Amino acid sequence: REGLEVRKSDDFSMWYNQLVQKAELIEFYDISGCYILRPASYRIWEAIQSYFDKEIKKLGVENAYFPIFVSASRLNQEKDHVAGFAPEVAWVTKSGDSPLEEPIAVRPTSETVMYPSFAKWIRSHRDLPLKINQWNNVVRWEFKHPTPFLRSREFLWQEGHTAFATKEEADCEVLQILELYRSVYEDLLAVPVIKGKKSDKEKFAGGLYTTTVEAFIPHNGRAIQAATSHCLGQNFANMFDITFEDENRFRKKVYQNSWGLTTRSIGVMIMVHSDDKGLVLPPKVAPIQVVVVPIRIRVNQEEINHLLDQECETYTLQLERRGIRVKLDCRNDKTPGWKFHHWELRGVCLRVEVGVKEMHSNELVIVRRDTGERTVVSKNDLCERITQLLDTMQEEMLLRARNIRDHCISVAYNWNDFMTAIDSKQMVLAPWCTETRCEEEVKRQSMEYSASRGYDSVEEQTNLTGAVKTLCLPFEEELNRWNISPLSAGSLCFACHSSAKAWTLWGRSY
Ligand SMILES: O=C1CCCN[C@@H]1CCCn1cnc2ccccc2c1=O
Repeated sequence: REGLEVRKSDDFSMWYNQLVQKAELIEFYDISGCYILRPASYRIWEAIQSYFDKEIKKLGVENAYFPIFVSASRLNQEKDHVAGFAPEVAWVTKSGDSPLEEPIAVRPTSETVMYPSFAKWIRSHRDLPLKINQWNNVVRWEFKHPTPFLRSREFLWQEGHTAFATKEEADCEVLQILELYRSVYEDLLAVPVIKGKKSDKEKFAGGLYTTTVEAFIPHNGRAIQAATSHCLGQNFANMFDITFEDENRFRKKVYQNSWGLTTRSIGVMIMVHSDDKGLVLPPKVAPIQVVVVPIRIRVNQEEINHLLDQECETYTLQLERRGIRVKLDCRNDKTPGWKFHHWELRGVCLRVEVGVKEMHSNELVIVRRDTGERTVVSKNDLCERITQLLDTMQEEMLLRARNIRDHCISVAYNWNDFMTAIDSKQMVLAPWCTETRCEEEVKRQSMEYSASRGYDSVEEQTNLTGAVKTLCLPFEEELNRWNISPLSAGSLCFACHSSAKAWTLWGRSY
């Protein structure tokens, strides 16, 4: 059967895995953690790429391509923080039957690939700022449960790597890129995200600070890191000796940033919007935005049905000329009902039903995929109404998702309220001391609490843990949007009761 055989609310993980396959986004592969991206998902990735690429080029970023292989000596040059990641590095140890002199790593990220060249290319302040991005794949041999788009051993992303003469310039770009990530999620994928700063425990160990956009999956109450923009400070300049001569001929170390967005964004969009009939795609990234379906007369009325097909071709051409991604489905071996399910499963945003009564009344029916709402329009207004409906759908998908997300945020001042909210699939905003040892204690206690409540029996098929971690310290602008007033003096940490330093968002996560 083409349609989904499991409901989103019954078994979220099985629903998701079945959906990505039946909607022809993903094909499974015989190597665990690896997936085939079929044309429909690759077209979504291309929409994300062209949007983001156009924006970073406005910021003066240039694309380049660096090798996928990294020598062991290079990779270990930043051994302090790679240590934590070492188990994830995949190594090439032989070619054919002969072993390699030195094992060669497959890039898990490209700092160590790129920065020796940065050191060579940057001599004078005139060589700054240097802004390079690459669209590529990386390999991380993760052991956590793989999930299409969200967690795979190879994934596609962009990785931006920039170098500046001053910290101020770096700090500014970190936020410019973070704003672009917010825009990719909210304006393109209609997924609401929260901007914030990562805690010391959660930030990129090799950097100075990490800013992040955090998304949320209401159906299982889990947050997910949607994209990150790191300020590296001068850490990598120290490791790779990346220096420049400033205007006064003094030798200075550069300030660097690095930032990444991956194909995980596609998985987040699917989980947030799709339903029991299949994919629900925001019009901006939908491979097919409109499908035109003739509703023929059953009995043998070749004449009328032929005219109907011609009408449908006319409408399809009109829409194509307006730049709408439209498909005409006039197969005569499938019923209209079969076609409705077929295109709903694949997330087509609007369906135009062209019935025989249209021939006389000049009316068409347009059906929205997200709400199922039917609109009757006169055929002369078709293009106008289609364009309006696509814009409305894009906007309302974001508003609905943001409204649901905002209802999944609770405020808590003590452990019991905190864990009660977490257990009801909420994210929790709490006053926190920002100490790493406190975060580790919360992680441990929440793990114990979950195990004692038989939590893992629920999540065994995805072995996502019951542990709670910090998601981010939300930026002021986010706290204001939620009408959260600044911490009053004397506020206590919800967990250890030492003095609270910042409002912090916590949650179970991917
Ligand atoms: O996030 C980004 C954005 C894009 C550029 N890289 C940064 C930081 C990557 C952090 N990271 C993540 N996994 C790793 C896995 C193995 C070795 C090293 C690493 C590693 O450095």
